[in-house]
Amino acid sequence: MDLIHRKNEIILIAPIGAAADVIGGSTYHTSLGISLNRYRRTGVGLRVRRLWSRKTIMIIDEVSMVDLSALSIINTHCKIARSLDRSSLDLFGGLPIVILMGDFYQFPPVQGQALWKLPRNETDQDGKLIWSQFKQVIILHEQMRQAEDLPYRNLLTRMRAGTLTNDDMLTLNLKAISSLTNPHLQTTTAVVKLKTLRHVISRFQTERFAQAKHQRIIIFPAVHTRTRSSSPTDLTLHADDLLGLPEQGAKIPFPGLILYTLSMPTMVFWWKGCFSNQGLLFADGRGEFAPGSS
Ligand SMILES: Nc1ncnc2c1ncn2[C@@H]1O[C@H](COP(=O)(O)OP(=O)(O)OP(=O)(O)O)[C@@H](O)[C@H]1O
Repeated sequence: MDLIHRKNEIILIAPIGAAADVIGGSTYHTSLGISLNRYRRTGVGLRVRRLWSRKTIMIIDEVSMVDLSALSIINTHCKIARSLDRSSLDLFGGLPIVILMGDFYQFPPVQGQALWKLPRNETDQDGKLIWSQFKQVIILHEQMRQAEDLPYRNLLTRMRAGTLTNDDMLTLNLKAISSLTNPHLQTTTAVVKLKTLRHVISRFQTERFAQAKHQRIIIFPAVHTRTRSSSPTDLTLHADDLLGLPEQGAKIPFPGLILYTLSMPTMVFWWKGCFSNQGLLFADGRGEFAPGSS
């Protein structure tokens, strides 16, 4: 599209920020001015109308994470953004080309029904109707990412199909890590499923790093403003007590802690104008070294 000078006509969208970042696009919430509280009716602002005025191609990536209702809401907002009457039967505001990309073996929607599931309400139903209009399908069969590691590629293919063998299990178990203190793991990236484990590893690695450099660790307690807990959030802070509490993600009624030591390797996330330090060895974002003075 760049070669034919039509790059400005494409809009790249993904259901979550991390996926949008990979393709250099934005979430559908951002690009269409959709409220996170999806059922709250919001108009489409001037910024969104301007953004959409010259678009002719919409590409939505990681479509396995788009739920039925979301597809309906995207459709409605495209109509508004492109100044089409809401009752118009033209899909997505009459955009000539809409491409959905993704893999239904990967993550399902965070909430709501996946596109292939049964609708649960009227908005889902509308989403289902829209989904059924996508009739031209291209299925890619060749796995290119691990093309140079055939045994691994074959293992992943069996894993995807749910047909792992005992040998596969043995191979995977041989890769399991039993101790974080192993020196050759010091510079590796850890991918973990739960935030709680990430915090344990981050704290452990920060302490190890600080000890090796004979440095102090400075602890920043954060004010928890987004907790869903009904418990009070303005507890008096005692860093020693907080250090003894396990991290429990969004469920905690008390502030989280950020451990900092000079020059520690870290990942910095830029997110709508603010950043958060996710600690050592986190599996996403860009690698940096924490600045500051001793
Ligand atoms: N035809 C190809 N020839 C060589 N390498 C390719 C080809 N297609 C993709 N790749 C490589 O395979 C890797 C994965 O490609 P890509 O990110 O496009 O896949 P994807 O299916 O979108 O991945 P994901 O499932 O993470 O969204 C990339 O490193 C890419 O460069």
